[in-house]
Amino acid sequence: MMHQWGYEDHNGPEVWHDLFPLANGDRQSPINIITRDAIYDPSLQPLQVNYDHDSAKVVINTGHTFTMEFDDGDDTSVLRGGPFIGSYRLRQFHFHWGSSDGHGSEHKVDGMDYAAELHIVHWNSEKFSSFVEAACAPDGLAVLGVFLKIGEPNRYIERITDTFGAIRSKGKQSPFTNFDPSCLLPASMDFWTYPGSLTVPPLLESVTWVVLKEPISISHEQLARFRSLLFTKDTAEIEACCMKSNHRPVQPLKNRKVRASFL
Ligand SMILES: CCCCCOc1ccc(S(N)(=O)=O)cc1
Ligand SMILES: [Zn+2]
Repeated sequence: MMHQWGYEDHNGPEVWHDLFPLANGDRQSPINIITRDAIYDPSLQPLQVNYDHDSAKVVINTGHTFTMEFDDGDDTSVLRGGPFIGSYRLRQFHFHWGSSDGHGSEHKVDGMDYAAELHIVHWNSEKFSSFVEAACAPDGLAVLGVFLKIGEPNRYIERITDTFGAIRSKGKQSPFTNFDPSCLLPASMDFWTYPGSLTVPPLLESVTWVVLKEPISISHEQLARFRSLLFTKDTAEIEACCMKSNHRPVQPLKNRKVRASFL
């Protein structure tokens, strides 16, 4: 039985079901988005993203990724529209990546991997009173997924990688203020949407996924810095290991349809 879940052979996605039976559930994420099977839905509204840079608070090395956390005490920073009824409050964003640039995204498009994937996490503040409560409900969470492809350096990601010196090892955190995550969104807000789950344990089936079609850029060097973070606390006796890869493989679509906001 695994001790603490992770991304290695002894504690990775292939054995998560030992401790987290939802791993074999009916609405697991990520998935491979087969574009010809996506159904154009004209009733989907345009996405409305209203974030306030003052909501940004702290960046944390969680030991599985690094997370930028926001003040979600009120509806200052929210996501509306798309498939959503009501407004979803911004909670945090984080990334997933691979051991090399050729793979690392969690969702795939027609079997194609991107180098990394950004997840901007929100919770339904009209129906629930906290993120944790919402995380247990089928319509509780909304995650905006953005693909990253290798190209020009991204000046906004530079602001994030500049904090890495202070959060090298698991549990470290550092102030991260004055940041509006809309700067990480591509020009087009065309998206696919489907009912899914958290892509890490506890794998709760509470996420309405909205995956943007257009990727943003990150440079090879910037992505290499992501892998320099450590999964472990920096104590001498534990051989500190680099955060090389933290993406879950795609899961069975089962009885789900993917809808597209565009023709
Ligand atoms: C009940 C506590 C859950 C804490 C973990 O929260 C998460 C975990 C994963 C994702 S992800 N990769 O699916 O965007 C979003 C939020
Ligand atoms: Zn994620």
